[in-house]
Amino acid sequence: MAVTESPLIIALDYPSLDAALCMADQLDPSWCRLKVGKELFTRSGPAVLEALHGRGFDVFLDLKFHDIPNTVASAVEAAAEQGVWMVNLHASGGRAMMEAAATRLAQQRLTTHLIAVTVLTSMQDRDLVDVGIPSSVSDQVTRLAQLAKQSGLHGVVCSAQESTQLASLCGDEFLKVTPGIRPAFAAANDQQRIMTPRDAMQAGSTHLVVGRPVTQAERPMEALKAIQQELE
Ligand SMILES: O=c1ccn([C@@H]2O[C@H](COP(=O)(O)O)[C@@H](O)[C@H]2O)c(=O)[nH]1
Repeated sequence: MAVTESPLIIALDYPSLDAALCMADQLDPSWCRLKVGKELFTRSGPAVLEALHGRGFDVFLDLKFHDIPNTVASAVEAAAEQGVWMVNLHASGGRAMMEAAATRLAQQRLTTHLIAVTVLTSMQDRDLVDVGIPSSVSDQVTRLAQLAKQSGLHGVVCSAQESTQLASLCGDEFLKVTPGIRPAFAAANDQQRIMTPRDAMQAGSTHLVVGRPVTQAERPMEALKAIQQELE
């Protein structure tokens, strides 16, 4: 059973286990889930997962796997065996890679949510041109989300700006996990495709990933409460 019904996922982007746990200890697992990304996991390893699970949090392991199908399937299985609530890969790794990962979880009867990153929220149309993709961000997100759904994934990481479009194409049940969430009081930082928490939920996002607006706020708990109040 889910620990929380809140759509909020707080990104613990920290350079050490101690710093991450210091923030986690200010938060409440009935209010939010937590996300562990590349920096924290590379520094702390699986110990961070154990520590956060021990504190009662659901954890999204955001390592964005992208490799040959067997390697990604094995990595996803390893994550799921450690009890994470959600794990992800890059949809641009293709159909065979996504199918292999989804099939492996099903074969092992692992219930971790498997989602695919479409186009990073730090990117705009011109960034796709730079990497040789002649589509708009919107078209590319749509293409990759549909491919992820056909491949048996539970949802995608996208910008909230694409949530309405994906809800109509992939359905309300298909997870739309959206970083680039910026309350009115917060700076955009390196995010390009942003939306406020309330607008993101109204657009059809199922989960909101929030990092710096909470973790770098002078009073993180107050920032989190302000976002929750906006959602209510
Ligand atoms: O497209 C993506 C995919 C992942 N992220 C991650 O989400 C958080 C956002 O943090 P903020 O501080 O709120 O910007 C961060 O961990 C990213 O790695 C993303 O932003 N966009």
